[in-house]
Amino acid sequence: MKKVTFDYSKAASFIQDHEVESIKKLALDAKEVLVSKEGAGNDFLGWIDLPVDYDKEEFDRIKKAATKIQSDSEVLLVIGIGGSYLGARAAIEFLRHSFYNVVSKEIRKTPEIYFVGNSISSTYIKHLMDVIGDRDFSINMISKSGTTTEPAIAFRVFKAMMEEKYGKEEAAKRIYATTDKARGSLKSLATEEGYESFVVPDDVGGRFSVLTAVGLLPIAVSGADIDKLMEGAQAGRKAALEASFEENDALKYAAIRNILLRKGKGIEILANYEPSVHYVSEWWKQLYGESEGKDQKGIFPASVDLTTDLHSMGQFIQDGSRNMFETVINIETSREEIILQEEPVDLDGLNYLAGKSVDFVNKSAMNGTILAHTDGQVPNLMVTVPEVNEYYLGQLFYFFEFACGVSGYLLGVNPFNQPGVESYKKNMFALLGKPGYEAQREELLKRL
Ligand SMILES: O=P(O)(O)OC[C@H]1O[C@H](O)[C@H](O)[C@@H](O)[C@@H]1O
Repeated sequence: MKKVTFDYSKAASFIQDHEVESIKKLALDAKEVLVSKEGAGNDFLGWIDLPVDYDKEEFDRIKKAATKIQSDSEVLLVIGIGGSYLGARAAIEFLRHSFYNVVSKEIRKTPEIYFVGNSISSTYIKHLMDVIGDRDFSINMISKSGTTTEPAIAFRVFKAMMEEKYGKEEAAKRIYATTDKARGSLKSLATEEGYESFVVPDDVGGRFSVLTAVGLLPIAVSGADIDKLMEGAQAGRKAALEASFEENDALKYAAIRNILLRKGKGIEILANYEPSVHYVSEWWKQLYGESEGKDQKGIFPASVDLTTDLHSMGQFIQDGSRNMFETVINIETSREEIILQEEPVDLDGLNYLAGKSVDFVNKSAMNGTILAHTDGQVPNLMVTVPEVNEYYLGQLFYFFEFACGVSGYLLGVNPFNQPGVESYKKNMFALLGKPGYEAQREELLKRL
């Protein structure tokens, strides 16, 4: 069986062996702190063993709920933000059809899935209502804290729409709540209204929760195989926990990115060459951004979709400020293949590619870009995913999570908190006139 791998050979000219040797000890120490659960944020390490130690009874309930939603709904609304949104979207877009929601039902076979509650746009909400129309739908409301404003607003609106359509009792059978097992207003509401509930474990933070019900229910509804996803994560866990440094791709990724940071490369661009990877990058940005960006430190996680952005951001990456490195997600085997045909008259000048696959062209663009960016002093790292399937995605999720924990400790931060995200919330509540924020409100209004 192949595996997700990490390779930094193309960045060799930027990284010397003795640098790897000296950070190796630090990386192994950081790993030890992580797995022995002795570091900062150690009450949020449930994700480490999640692939082997998850609630099997709940896992079965997730599958049953997914089957019910598939049978009684044309549309599933997934309401959530941040860690309660990005993992499910990343998985569904990675694994399923590129035009999942619009391809014919015969091909898709499962409900359309829309994500909402990840912004505060009334236009988006209203337009989504138009999309649902009078069709049957279900809601998966996801919030670990149960108090986040964006999803709570969307839920209020779509719950009302659902209750009007089905009546309160039937609506309650179409609403699935994924939240803390005991705390928060979503939990109280779920108990009060009798919604089927799924748990975000206490010791798993939002951005590490894709392999809990947070990700698993929407992913299962989309028709993807969540058993295979967990199997892949198990393999990723085994590799991360057991392999020596030299064989340990997650450890090496954590180590190399910290070498580059210490050389002034403060921005990491995650680059993909497949549109289906776009939301994996979005998920990765939250994972690394919230884990590492604190105490005035960290690597700023950015992403590009290529070759698309070579025609917009390509100039900057090639030639702008030299403060970045790039990590390419290479999908080794394309899911589909198109062979270019010869044309009798070579008007577009592409006959030299006749008989070649579109993926061959894509990979040539990728390899050419890696060399060009390297020549432009942007170190290029690569994470290779052998194929697009649940198994390798499970590995990829675990690879990035584990590397993130190690990398955060290498950096000297608590990778498992996110104190900075409260600042905007406090200001927003004050400006909204939420009770308890009166003093701040006066101060802020003066400044606007
Ligand atoms: O799941 P929730 O409690 O609604 O949180 C959703 C998201 O919003 C918060 O503000 C945090 O920054 C994220 O880490 C979290 O994933």
